[in-house]
Amino acid sequence: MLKIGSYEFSSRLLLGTGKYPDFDVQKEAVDVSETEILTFSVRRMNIFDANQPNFLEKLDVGKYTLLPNTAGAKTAEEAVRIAKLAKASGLCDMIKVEVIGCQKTLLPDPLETLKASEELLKEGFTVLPYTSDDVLLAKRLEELGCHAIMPGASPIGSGQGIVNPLNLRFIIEQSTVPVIVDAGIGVPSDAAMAMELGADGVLLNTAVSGAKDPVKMAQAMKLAIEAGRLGFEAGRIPKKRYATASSPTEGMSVS
Ligand SMILES: CC(=O)[C@@H](O)[C@H](O)COP(=O)(O)O
Repeated sequence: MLKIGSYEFSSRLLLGTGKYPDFDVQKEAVDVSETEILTFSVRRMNIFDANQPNFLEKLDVGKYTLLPNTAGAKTAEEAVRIAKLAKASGLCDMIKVEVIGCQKTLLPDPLETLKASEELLKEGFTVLPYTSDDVLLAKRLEELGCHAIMPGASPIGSGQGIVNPLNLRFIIEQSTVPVIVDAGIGVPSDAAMAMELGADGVLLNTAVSGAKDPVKMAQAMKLAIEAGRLGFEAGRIPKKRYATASSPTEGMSVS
């Protein structure tokens, strides 16, 4: 079970809803992924005009927990405003805090992320900040009371996978709230690796929506996350410098 604040989930895959070739593919990919949490950018939501297209229109949104995100915000103030708008629209009280500090790398602004998270916690939101893999920043966010920490594997949409597994391991080790690896996942083995490191979940979008076959990739990601989690729970063997035989001969009368 993945527990985030007062929410509980069986699936450990959090899926983005943007950039699919069309809404039918989006629906099929979401279905086969068996995700229970869908994230989307509030600024892309058509909250005010019912005649405008709705990019979640094919999805049975009632089946999912919605995780609106504050994409587009460059300051804490903007992120807080977007989050309040999402809440006022009856979306969900969970919010992914995303405050981008650099348009080229799309890396999060640490100070504004901290500020926005603090403010939204005071307002009673369930707060999931997207952060860099900075270990001490992750600690500060946890100390503030954030309900999960979401360090990036690598820049959003880059598909580079986990560039700093050591930092992720440190964040996971120190954290008493769920750690969800968010952004930069390229292939299923990246997602499996995040889970093998001990992450509680993975949030991804581009690797699925941009795949040649998004539906197959969604299924592959689901299986990879499940396999990675099982592997983590099973406990890996220690790494050794030299070989040890798989069929030991000690105590046997063979030479
Ligand atoms: C959808 C969303 O929230 C993205 O901003 C997220 O960080 C996923 O990144 P990838 O597209 O790299 O998986």
